[in-house]
Amino acid sequence: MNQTSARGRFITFEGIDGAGKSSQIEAVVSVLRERGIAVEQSREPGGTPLGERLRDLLLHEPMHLETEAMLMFAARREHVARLIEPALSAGRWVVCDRFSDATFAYQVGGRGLDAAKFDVLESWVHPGLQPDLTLLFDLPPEVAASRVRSTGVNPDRFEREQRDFFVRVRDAYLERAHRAPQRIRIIDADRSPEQIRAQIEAIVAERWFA
Ligand SMILES: Nc1ncnc2c1ncn2[C@@H]1O[C@H](COP(=O)(O)OP(=O)(O)OP(=O)(O)O)[C@@H](O)[C@H]1O
Ligand SMILES: Cc1cn([C@H]2C[C@H](O)[C@@H](COP(=O)(O)O)O2)c(=O)[nH]c1=O
Repeated sequence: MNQTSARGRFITFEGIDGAGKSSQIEAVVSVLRERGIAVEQSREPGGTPLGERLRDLLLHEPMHLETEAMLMFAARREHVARLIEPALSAGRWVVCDRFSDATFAYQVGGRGLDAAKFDVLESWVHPGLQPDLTLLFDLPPEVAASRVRSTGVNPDRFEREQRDFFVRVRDAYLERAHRAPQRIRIIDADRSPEQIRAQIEAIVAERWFA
C-alpha cells in the first residue's frame, strides 16, 4: 500500500427502486477513470462475497422487518471492512450504489422502524465514515414503478411494495437531504438520461476538478 497517497473519495447513489441509478453510476466511474483515478465500483446490499449472499436473501426471502434491517447492517459491516475502508485508505475512490441513507429511507421511512436504533448501528458499523458526496435520484414513485415494470424482470421483495411504501421512502430520503445539503445533492431523475448525466458530471467536476 502506498502510505503517502491521499485518502480516496466515497460517492454514493441513492433513490427509490427504478430511479435510474445504475446506468449513471457506470458513467461517473468512466469519467473518473478517464481522469486517471483508481475507482472501485460497488453496491449495497452486496459488494463482498458474503454481502452478495446476504443480498440474495434480503431481496428474495421473506423475513421479519428487524431481521431485514440487521442483515443490511451485517452486509455493510463486511463491505466497510473488506472493500470500502481498504480502498479509501489506499487512495482509491469508491462509487457505491446505496449505503446507510438507504437504511434510513427504506427501513425507517418505508418500514417504520425506530430511527434511534439505526443511529446506534451506524455509529457501531461505520463510525466517522460518511460518503463525501451522495447523489439522490428523486422522482415520483409512479414513474419509477413504470420503469421497473418496463424492465420485464421479476420484481424482488422491495420492488413488489406498493406506491405508499415508496412515497414514504422518497419523503425520508428528501428529509435526509434537506438536513445534509452539502453532502446530499438532489437530482431530478424524471428527465432524460443525457440531462441527468450532464448534471452529475458538472457536480463532480465542480466538487473536485474545478
Ligand atoms: N432517465 C431515464 N428515463 C427513462 N428511463 C430510464 C432512465 N434512467 C433509467 N431508465 C430505465 O429505467 C429502468 C431502471 O433503471 P435502473 O436500473 O438504472 O434504475 P435503478 O435506480 O438502478 O433501479 P434499482 O434501484 O431498482 O436497481 C431501466 O430499464 C432503465 O433503462
Ligand atoms: C442498502 C439498502 C438497500 N435496501 C433495498 C433497496 C432496494 O430495493 C434493494 C437493493 O436493490 P437495488 O436494486 O440494487 O437498489 O435493497 C434497503 O431496503 N435498505 C438498505 O440499507
